[in-house]
Amino acid sequence: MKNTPTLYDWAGGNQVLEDLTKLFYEKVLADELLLPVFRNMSAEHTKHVAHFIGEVFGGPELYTKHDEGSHAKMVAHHIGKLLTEEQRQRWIHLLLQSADELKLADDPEFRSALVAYLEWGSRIAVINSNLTDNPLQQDAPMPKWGWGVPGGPYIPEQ
Ligand code: HEM
Repeated sequence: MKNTPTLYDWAGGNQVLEDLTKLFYEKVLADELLLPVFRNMSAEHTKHVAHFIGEVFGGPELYTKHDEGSHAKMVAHHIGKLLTEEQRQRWIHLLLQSADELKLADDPEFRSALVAYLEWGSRIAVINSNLTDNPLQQDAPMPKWGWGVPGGPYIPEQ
């Protein structure tokens, strides 16, 4: 596809991602399985996660420049949290439920890329949560995610 949009642009940009994480963490704080894990999160947490995902999806460097974050700093937040597989599955479920409620792009291609990224990132979060030391160097690059096998969004035949 010529001029394939980034996942960030196809999702609708930063405001859509901030709306998504805002609704998502409202659900998280109302969830008895996830509340104990997130009850002390910072006031900026929801925006930081939106900015992180946006940057991974090819958007502006809001997490690394605006929030002074990095991949290593993000990983550090998970170290020692002892997350369970049950919590990970609930986390994904609530995020996808939020995406549906906010009517995020729901073409098979976009949702395939979104789910693939969330599966990958959340499984790494659980692995890291069982470590006592951060496995990443401070200058480790941010992950970058793309469309995968479909190669771009759904475009109906003319
Ligand atoms: C793709 C998957 C994930 C991404 C991109 C992600 C991203 C992030 C980011 C950017 C932060 C730092 C926020 C800040 O700077 O304030 C963070 C913190 C955190 N994340 Fe994740 N995360 C993921 C998966 C998970 C999962 C599956 C869980 C739990 C089930 C989890 C639990 C936490 C916790 C407990 C914190 C620290 C909250 C606090 O400040 O008290 N994360 N995450």
